[in-house]
Amino acid sequence: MIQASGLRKSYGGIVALDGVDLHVRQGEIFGVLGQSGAGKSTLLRCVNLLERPDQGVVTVAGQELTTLGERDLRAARQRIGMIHQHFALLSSRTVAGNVAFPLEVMGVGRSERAARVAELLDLVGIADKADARPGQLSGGQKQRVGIARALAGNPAVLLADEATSALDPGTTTSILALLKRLNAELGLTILLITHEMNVVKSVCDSVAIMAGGRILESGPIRELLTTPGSRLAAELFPLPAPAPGDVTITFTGAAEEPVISQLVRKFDVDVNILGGALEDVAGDSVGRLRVSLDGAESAAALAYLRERGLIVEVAA
Ligand SMILES: Nc1ncnc2c1ncn2[C@@H]1O[C@H](COP(=O)(O)OP(=O)(O)OP(=O)(O)O)[C@@H](O)[C@H]1O
Repeated sequence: MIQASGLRKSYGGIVALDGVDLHVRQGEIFGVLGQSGAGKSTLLRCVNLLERPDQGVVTVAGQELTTLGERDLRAARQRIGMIHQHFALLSSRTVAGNVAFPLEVMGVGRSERAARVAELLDLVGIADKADARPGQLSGGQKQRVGIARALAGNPAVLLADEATSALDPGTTTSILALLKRLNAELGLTILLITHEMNVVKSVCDSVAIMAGGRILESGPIRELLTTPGSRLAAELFPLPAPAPGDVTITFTGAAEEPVISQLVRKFDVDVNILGGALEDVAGDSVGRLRVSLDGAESAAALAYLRERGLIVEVAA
């Protein structure tokens, strides 16, 4: 649904994007995770060409945007919704007026506009605030208005620029739940940028980890978590640096088998648990355990764990 390749963008001497490839599949929620200055906002702005990349190609919903002139680009952008960290609402307009704005620009007639606005406000759960002004709303309500406005043109794609960074944890949870619902109900593809692992953990299907204008690792979260050496796994489960020979075991899904006690019973090994954590990631339970094994049958014990589908990494 979104395909970007070879994106480069510099501001004077500052390289914001240093050869970025991105592939967001239809119907997924894709998170770009990175610290401040990583290049996330620049990447997002290059996806809808608010910013023109110095080099590279961007294709959204089958249309190559990088070849379009300004007029065609404006039309193409109507199919790409965007929401912002600080909401970017028009303070002089009511909630309904804010959501109506893009429809006015598109030339939608008055009665059709009113019906569509009502439908959108209902969809995001603020139908009762239609006549309020942005200044009378909480942060979460403002973001709901931003989402309704972004959906006005029936976009195939929603870009979310740190959409929950200005919100408290409870409100963040409810806005993320709304995005997840819109993704499921409308089949909306969502590309979000965030510096919060929590956002990625709770709603994303896929992720790209970004630093210094480059993507360090990307792919479906489930795949990354079960890939040895994954940065995502290391960031999600910050365990101390392993000593040589320490074993890190990653498992997804509920731990149905008591593998560690089986291990000790079946093999001549001692298991010392050094650390571990269990997290809910993208609706799945994922765990990481750091152990040291000691005993004559350590190698056979590790093979046994691998046979049971666990990801086993032994520190060099
Ligand atoms: N319009 C601009 N003019 C000059 N430099 C810019 C501009 N936009 C971004 N940069 C620089 O490009 C680099 C990447 O910035 P970008 O905003 O994309 O990062 P980010 O990961 O989104 O960080 P943040 O979360 O702080 O916005 C930074 O060094 C930034 O200072």
